[in-house]
Amino acid sequence: MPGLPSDHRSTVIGSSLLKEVMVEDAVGMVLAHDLTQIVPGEFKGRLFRKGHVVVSEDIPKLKDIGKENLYVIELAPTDLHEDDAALRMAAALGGVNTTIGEPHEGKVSIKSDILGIAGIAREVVDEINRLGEIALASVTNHRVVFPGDGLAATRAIPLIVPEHKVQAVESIAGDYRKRHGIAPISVRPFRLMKAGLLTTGSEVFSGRIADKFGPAVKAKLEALGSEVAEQRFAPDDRHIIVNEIHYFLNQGYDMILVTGGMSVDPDDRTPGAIADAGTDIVSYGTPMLPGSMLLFGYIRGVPIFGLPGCVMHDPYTSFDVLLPRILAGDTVVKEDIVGMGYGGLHRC
Ligand SMILES: Nc1nc2c(c(=O)[nH]1)N[C@H]1C(S)=C(S)[C@@H](COP(=O)(O)OP(=O)(O)OC[C@H]3O[C@@H](n4cnc5c(N)ncnc54)[C@H](O)[C@@H]3O)O[C@H]1N2
Ligand code: MOO
Repeated sequence: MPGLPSDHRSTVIGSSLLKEVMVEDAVGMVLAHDLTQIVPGEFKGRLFRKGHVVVSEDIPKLKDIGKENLYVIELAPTDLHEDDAALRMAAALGGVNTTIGEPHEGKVSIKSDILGIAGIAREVVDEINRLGEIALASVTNHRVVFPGDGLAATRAIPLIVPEHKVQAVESIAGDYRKRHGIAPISVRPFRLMKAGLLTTGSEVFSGRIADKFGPAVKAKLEALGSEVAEQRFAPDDRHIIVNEIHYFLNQGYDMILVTGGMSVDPDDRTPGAIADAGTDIVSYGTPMLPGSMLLFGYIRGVPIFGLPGCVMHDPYTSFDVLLPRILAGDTVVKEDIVGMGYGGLHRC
């Protein structure tokens, strides 16, 4: 490369050339990649940006982060710089309701624009990570995300990546889009649903103890943009619970939630009452802790939950996994429930 001192060392990567230049000789040269500083507990980030022209005042700063030599790149037309590779991969993967960030140290983030449910095609993520030299890290499918939350990040591992790796990513992502009509990484918004909430328990109905379930369930719905339209109370009486469920159905609510009485005591009437009301039960019992005693089904097409005691006090239960699916408009089937067991031990 013109202007380089003659004693530099060079490495061939693919068809490109990576040349090492001593920091002292680098004044006036253009940095080939971002340079990271890490001060534990204080700072981790970019000290110098790719493209920065080195000036003499930079030399002590570069030495402080352990740089004796810098890279200068002669990029072959068949290769890509790490930032460009990461950017192209992110552009291929991100879809509706997502935003792609700026390249940063060879990494590009795909973030959510909205509150919604993440759609992450696991098979695409795995296939891409099998290619080598590039990496894609994502959150899990069906994660609830808020505006600005990260969904995935692409990264080139070496500084120079053969373009065919990125083309392979583009083709995997393109095939997925063709087959599914949606990008491999996307976010679906939640619908506003109005729920009827029936709180069972003779101790609450009689006023012996204050209701704690109502506020907890309302907060969980409201956090995702929905609401409890009406809350009613029932003692541990199967017949009364059935009537109350039918009342909610007649009100036309989008979802019915019945709390308490979900376990094995003689006074636990809720699962039987939900069945008696005419529910097609998808599952009573959910392989996740907390929330194992949850019941889920559909009654005349309306999703209905039987919520066990833990939903009242635990922030992340089987209800918190299934509720976002319902709010996103998914029909929950038995296999969805079966799949919750693997990785479903949280705390209990
Ligand atoms: N032998 C077994 N015991 C338990 C099992 C089991 O499988 N075998 N399951 C456990 C799990 S998991 C859960 S969760 C709990 C209870 O679930 P329930 O839905 O039956 O809850 P309740 O018995 O109705 O109430 C438990 C507890 O919470 C109080 N509560 C209920 N509703 C309200 C409310 N609206 N406001 C305030 N407090 C409320 C209630 O008074 C009880 O103290 O069962 C485990 N046991
Ligand atoms: O159903 Mo309990 O609901 O696992 O803590």
